[in-house]
Amino acid sequence: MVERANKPKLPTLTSTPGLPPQATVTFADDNSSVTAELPTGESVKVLLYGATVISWKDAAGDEKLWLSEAAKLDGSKAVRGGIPIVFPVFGTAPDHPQTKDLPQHGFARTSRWEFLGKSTSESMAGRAADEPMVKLDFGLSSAAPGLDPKAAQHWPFKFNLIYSVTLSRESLTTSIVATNDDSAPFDCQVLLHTYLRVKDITTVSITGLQNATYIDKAKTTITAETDRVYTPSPPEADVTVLEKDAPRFRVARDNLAQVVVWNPWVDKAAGMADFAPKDGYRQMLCVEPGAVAGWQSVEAGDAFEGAQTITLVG
Ligand SMILES: O=P(O)(O)OC[C@H]1O[C@H](O)[C@H](O)[C@@H](O)[C@@H]1O
Repeated sequence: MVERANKPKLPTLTSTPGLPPQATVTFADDNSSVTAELPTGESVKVLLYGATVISWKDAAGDEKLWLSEAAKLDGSKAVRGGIPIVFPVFGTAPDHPQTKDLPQHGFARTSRWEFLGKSTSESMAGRAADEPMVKLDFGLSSAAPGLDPKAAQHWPFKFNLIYSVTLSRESLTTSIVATNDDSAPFDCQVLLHTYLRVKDITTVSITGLQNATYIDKAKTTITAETDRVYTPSPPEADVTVLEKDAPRFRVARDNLAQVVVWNPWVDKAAGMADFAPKDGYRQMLCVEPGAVAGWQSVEAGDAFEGAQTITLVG
């Protein structure tokens, strides 16, 4: 059951005697972000601007996502790092009448989302209280006050988005449901633009893309600017990111048929004002599950759903 937040600031939750302590959910003083922490120490922080996950830490406090030191977190620009949400267009689509005037990657990442509430292990069916987890739900609709004005201007459909961020001890799941509340169908693309933090990109390889349409090698290594849209086969094949041949992240996808692998490398990083430090490309790799080859046509009253689960391995 989702507990509704009716106050801007939630109190720290206390444990029930005899039960393990619950996750805590706290708001930043300025209500710009919400942080959830498991009793075992893992945490996730989500900026309401873009519903962008900007931090995911394990129990030891080690950060798993890359966030630029120059990222704008004040709502003036899409966040450079974390997990921005790409919707309803990936990149720009000058030849696609419905989305041709939208900014790069759409408007979900540049709108202020509403925090809808949280669920914890105790309230989730089938979850034992000794497997701590917490789910945060966020919403954005065509009627939302926080909607980027460019959305209403250039994409005049009635829609509703629900984005859920679920933290458990070993994994982070982010899932999106895009509902068409209009009387006409709309086309969309969806992508979860995940910036994974790595120690040294020169030791990173990726498996799970061997049979993808783009490339056919045992492993993919990153040695230059990389920006590829893969369509792995079978469609639900997991993608694993390794460091020094040791698996670090396993990325599972649900209904997101593509995986974009992106690293800007030296020159492109140098050209991005919000990318810092300039050699930060060595500590990041974007592995972005998405539905971005062609378009998802969503009928009136219907919805598109997609999700990723990133599991820490090794
Ligand atoms: O600079 P942004 O609009 O955040 O886009 C960052 C990157 O996103 C994706 O990974 C695309 O494949 C890249 O072509 C793009 O450069």
